[in-house]
Amino acid sequence: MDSLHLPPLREASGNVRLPGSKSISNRMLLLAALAEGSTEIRDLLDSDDTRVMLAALGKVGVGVTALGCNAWRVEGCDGVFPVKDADLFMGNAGTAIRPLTAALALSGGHYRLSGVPRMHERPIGDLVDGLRQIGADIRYTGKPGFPPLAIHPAHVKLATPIRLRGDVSSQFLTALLMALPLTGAEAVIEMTTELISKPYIEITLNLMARFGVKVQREGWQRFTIPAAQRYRSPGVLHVEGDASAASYFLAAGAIGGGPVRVEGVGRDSIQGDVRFADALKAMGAHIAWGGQHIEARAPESGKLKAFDLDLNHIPDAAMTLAVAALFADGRCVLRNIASWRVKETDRIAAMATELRKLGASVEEGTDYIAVSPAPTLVSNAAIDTYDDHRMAMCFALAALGGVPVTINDPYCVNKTFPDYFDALAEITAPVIAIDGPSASGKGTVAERVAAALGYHYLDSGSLYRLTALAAVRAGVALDDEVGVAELAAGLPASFVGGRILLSDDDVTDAIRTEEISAGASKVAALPTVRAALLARQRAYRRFPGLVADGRDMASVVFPDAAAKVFLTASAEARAERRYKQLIAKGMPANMHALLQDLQERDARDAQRSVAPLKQCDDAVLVDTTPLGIDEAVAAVMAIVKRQSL
Ligand SMILES: O=C(O)C1=C[C@@H](OP(=O)(O)O)[C@@H](O)[C@H](O)C1
Ligand SMILES: C=C(OP(=O)(O)O)C(=O)O
Repeated sequence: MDSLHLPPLREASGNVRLPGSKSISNRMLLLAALAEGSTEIRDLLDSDDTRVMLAALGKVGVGVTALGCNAWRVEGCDGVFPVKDADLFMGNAGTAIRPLTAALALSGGHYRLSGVPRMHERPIGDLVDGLRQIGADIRYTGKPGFPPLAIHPAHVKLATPIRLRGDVSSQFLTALLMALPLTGAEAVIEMTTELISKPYIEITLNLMARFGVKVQREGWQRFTIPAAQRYRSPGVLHVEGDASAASYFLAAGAIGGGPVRVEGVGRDSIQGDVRFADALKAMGAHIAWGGQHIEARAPESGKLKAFDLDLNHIPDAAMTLAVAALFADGRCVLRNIASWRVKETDRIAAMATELRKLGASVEEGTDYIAVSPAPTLVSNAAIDTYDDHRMAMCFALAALGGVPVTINDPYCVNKTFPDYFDALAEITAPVIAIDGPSASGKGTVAERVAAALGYHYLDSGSLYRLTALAAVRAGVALDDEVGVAELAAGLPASFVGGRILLSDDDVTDAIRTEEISAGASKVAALPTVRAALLARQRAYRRFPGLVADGRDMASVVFPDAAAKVFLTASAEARAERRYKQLIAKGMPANMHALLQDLQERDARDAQRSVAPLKQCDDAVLVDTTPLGIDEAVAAVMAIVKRQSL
C-alpha cells in the first residue's frame, strides 16, 4: 500500500490556484454534448471523474478534442447520440453516471453502465423509478436499486408529472432536469420528499440556462420544463475553480495562521460550497471575499470556536469542518448529513473511525456526527482513506496540529484533485531559506542540509544561469528584458539525478562557466525575469520540506520560511575558495581577477532595484570565513534544530 508521510506542519500561508469545479465540469460536458453547435470549455477539471465523462461521451459518438491547457472542444450532437450501442465505465463519478443514465434512457439505444465496486453500492433506484414512470427501459444487471445498469430503446411519454424522491441524492433531480429537454415535450417533476443538497440544483439550473433552456420552479417542490426547448451552444465557457477543493486550503489558513487565498472562486461563484467560508467564519476565522477569490486567516486567539451546524447545503465541504473540529475549543456537531453514508464510502463511519485515531471523542448518529477534540492530537496516526478522495484531502490538515500524520492510499485524490498534495505543500511544507553572496559556499551547505533532513533542494541560482544560457543560445540580448523573461517563463529545464538539463541537453557544466555566471547576474537584475521565475521557484516547495538557496529566498520567494540563514564570508576568503576550485579542476585562475570580479558582482547584487541581496531582519547570520564546510553545515543544522524542524 502506498502511504504519504506528512511532517508536522507549523503554519499555512500563500495562494492556491484551484482546479476546475467537478460539478460544473461534468455538467458542462454533458450539456455541450447534447447541444446544437460546438462548445469550447476552458479550465475543465482534469481528474478521474471528468475523464470517465469524456471517455463515455467519446464512446457514444460525441466529438471531444483536447485543445491544451485544460481547454476542450465538444461537438454537440443536438440531442441525438450517434452511437446506439456502447459499454460505458463510470468509475466512481456520481456526476457522470447519474446524468448520463437519464440522457441515455431517452436516446433510443442499447447502453450498459458500470463502475468501480463502490459505485455498485451507491443508490440509483430513485432516478430509475423516475425514468420508468415515463416509459424508460432501464434494467438492473446486478443488485436492484444500484448500478450496473442496462438501458434499451423505449417509447417515452410525458402524460403526468414525474414523482421523484429527493432525500438520498440531489443528483437524481439534476439528471432528470438535464435530460428531459431531449423529449421536446413539457415535463413536470414533483418532489415527494424533502430535497437535499439544494445548491447543486442551482448549479444545474444556472448551466441549463446558459445553454438556452429555462426551468420554472415552485420552491423546491415542483419543476416545469416548458415544451420545445433545445440546448444551444453558448460558444466559449469557462469552468470556475472547485469550491469544495477550496475548503481544504481555507481551513488550512484558519488553522495554520494564514492568510491563505484561494483563486478561482469568490463572491460571484455559482457553487454552494463557497458557503463553507461562512462556517469557518462562525468558528472565528477571518474571511475576506473578492469576486474571484476567498481568503482565510486564523482568529487572533489562534483557537477556533466550537460549532453546531446544519450542513445539508454543503455535504462535501462539511467533511473539512469535521477535521477542523479537531482544532476547536469544544464539542462540534455536524447535522443533517445522512447522505454521507452513500457517497464514496460511508463517510460518517469512516470519519468517526479516523478522527478517533487522532484522539478525538466522536459520537455518530444516522445523520449527524459530534466531535470532541482532545487537548493535543495523537502523533503518527495512520489514516485510512477508504478510496475516498475527501478523506485523504481533509485528514492531511491534521498535520497542522504539529504532529506527523500518515495518509494511506493518498492517490485516491485523483478522483477530483490529482495535484492536491503538491498544492497543499506549496502553502504548508517547511522551507529553510539560505541566502548569501556568490561563492559563500551556500550551494554546498544547502545541498548537504537538504540531504541530512531528507528535504528537496532548490538551487535558485541555477535557474538564472539556465535563463542566461538559453538567451545566449537563442541569440537574445541579455538586456532585452521582455525577450529574456519570455525564455525564463517557458524554460525547458529539468533536474535529473544531480544533472541539469535544458531540453535534452546536459548543461550542468555549461552553466558554470565565467561567461554564464556573469550573464546570470545580469539577467537576475531584470524585474520581469525575476517575476517570471517566481512561481517556478515556489513550486519546488514539496513535502516533507525544502532547502532553497539563492539571493532572495528569505526576502521574496519564501518570506514565511521556517528558518532563514544568511551565509557569507569575506570577499578574500570567497575568492580564495573559487581559486582553489578552479585550480583543482585544472582550469586557469587569477586570484586578483577573481577577487575583483566577486566584488563587482557583490555590488551589482546589493544595488539592483529588485530583490537586492541583503540579510533579512529575521535571518541568522553565519559567517563562514573561518569555517570549513563541515562546520558551516553544522552551524546551519543547529539553526534548523532550534526551529524544531
Ligand atoms: O450534483 C453534484 O454535482 C453533486 C451533488 C452532491 O451529491 P448529493 O446530491 O448526492 O448530496 C455532492 O455531494 C456531489 O459531490 C456533487
Ligand atoms: C460525493 C462526491 O462525488 P460524486 O460526484 O461521485 O457523488 C464527492 O465528490 O464528494
